[in-house]
Amino acid sequence: MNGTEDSEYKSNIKKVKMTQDFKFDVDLSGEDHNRYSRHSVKHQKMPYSTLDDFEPLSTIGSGSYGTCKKIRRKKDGKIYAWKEMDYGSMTESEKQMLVSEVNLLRELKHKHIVRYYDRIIDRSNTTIYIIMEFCDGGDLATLISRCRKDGIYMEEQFVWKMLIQMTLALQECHRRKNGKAVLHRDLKPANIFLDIDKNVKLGDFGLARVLHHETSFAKTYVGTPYYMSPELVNNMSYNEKSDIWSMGCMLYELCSLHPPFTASNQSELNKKICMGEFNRIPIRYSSDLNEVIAKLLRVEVHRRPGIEGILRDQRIQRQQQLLERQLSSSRESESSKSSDDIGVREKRVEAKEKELEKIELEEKLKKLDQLMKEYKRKGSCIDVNSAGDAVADLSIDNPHSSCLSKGKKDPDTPKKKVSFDMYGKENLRQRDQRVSELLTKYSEPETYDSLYTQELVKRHELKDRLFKAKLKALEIRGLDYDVRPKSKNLLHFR
Ligand SMILES: Nc1ncnc2c1ncn2[C@@H]1O[C@H](COP(=O)(O)OP(=O)(O)OP(=O)(O)O)[C@@H](O)[C@H]1O
Repeated sequence: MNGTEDSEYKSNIKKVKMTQDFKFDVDLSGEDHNRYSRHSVKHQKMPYSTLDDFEPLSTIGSGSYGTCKKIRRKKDGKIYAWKEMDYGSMTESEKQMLVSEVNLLRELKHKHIVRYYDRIIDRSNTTIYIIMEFCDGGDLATLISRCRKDGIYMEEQFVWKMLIQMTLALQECHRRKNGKAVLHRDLKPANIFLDIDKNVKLGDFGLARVLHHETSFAKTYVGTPYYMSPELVNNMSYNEKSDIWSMGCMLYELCSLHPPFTASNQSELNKKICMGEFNRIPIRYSSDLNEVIAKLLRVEVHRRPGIEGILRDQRIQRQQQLLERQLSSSRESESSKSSDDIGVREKRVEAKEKELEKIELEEKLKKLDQLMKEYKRKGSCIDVNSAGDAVADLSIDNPHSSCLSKGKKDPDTPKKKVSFDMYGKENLRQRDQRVSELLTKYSEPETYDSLYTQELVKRHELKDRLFKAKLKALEIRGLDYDVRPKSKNLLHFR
């Protein structure tokens, strides 16, 4: 960062502080006066987290200015990562820049940007902990070195996906709502993280530019600036298009497994960057992809597209549609998988119910068998009360079924003799007797009107016929009746 840019950057930070209308959330030099974030004040007063709220699980790795750890939030077991940074050796202005940067990072909320959640300051050991989303898919630097080692190239579709998702992440930063662009300034494969589904999570936003700026950390920075744009080499100010150049370098490296410009020393590298000459990406990749990457690596800033220019490119739009289709079909297959699971469970329950139904029916059949045997042994008349539930259950429409069960409970109810022979003299005699009794009883106009009486008689006759039909069915086979409607009835009863 040169002198002009430095003062421009500091004045930008000042503006951000003023426009966002809040004091420093964090006072690294003294007491932490404001314990509530700007959001917290507006919505609900939520105190910041404390070290006690988290449990460190493992160290992920160490960078130029701190250590990154995988942590678990105690209250709900959620997994996060935090970056521990010692601010003890920073100057006051560096600390203020760091604080502004952290506050700014909290505003960046996008599905392709590593989410920053909170910060904890431990004054006893001058350490700031920046709590962020944990990315379990690793980073692109690791992926590239693994492919190089194994001698395998990445799928073209994966490279397009990286291109589109990185562009969307940068769009969020370059087109901030308050009109102020946030530049990454340190785009490199190690800062592009992946989630479990291999989606981009742009990370290390902004912190790098604070900490690489002439601080004690800068002295320990040993990375080679393969991704530095020609304008930076020429000491011109960093702008949105410089992020685009770095993205072009990374995409080139994803295809070729090495950066577009390599050299054994800085001045040679600078020359190559400014010449802007590089070999085509391996021939296995399409000319569409080759052309798009070449466009991002145009030396002249005005010829290099910005984010909107990239998103307008027909080739990219085609790939974006393809990616969206793929994502939605994988979402659909996920949801159909889960509905399949429901279907399987439903079938299992159904099978279980059928099994129970079968057991119950077998029990009823056994009872009926016994009944038949008893009937054969005793002759044509049996004691209905001894038939029990088997007959009662099978005679849903049986006008006597309720009497049967009542009869069982009520010892005063006289036992009735019923013949299984539908046309048996006993049954016919009883039926005729009941009908004539009813006709006599209800034909009196003063008791009920005649329509009602007729209806009642009809109903009684109908029920009587139904009962006899059922008895006949039982008699013919004893076992030979349709189990299906019965099983339905039994199911309802459960
Ligand atoms: N949010 C995160 N989720 C998972 N791993 C992370 C996360 N942030 C950083 N890491 C990993 O932690 C390690 C240390 O990261 P850190 O950013 O501190 O340093 P670096 O990027 O390796 O180096 P430098 O500081 O020079 O940029 C790296 O392996 C990195 O991939």
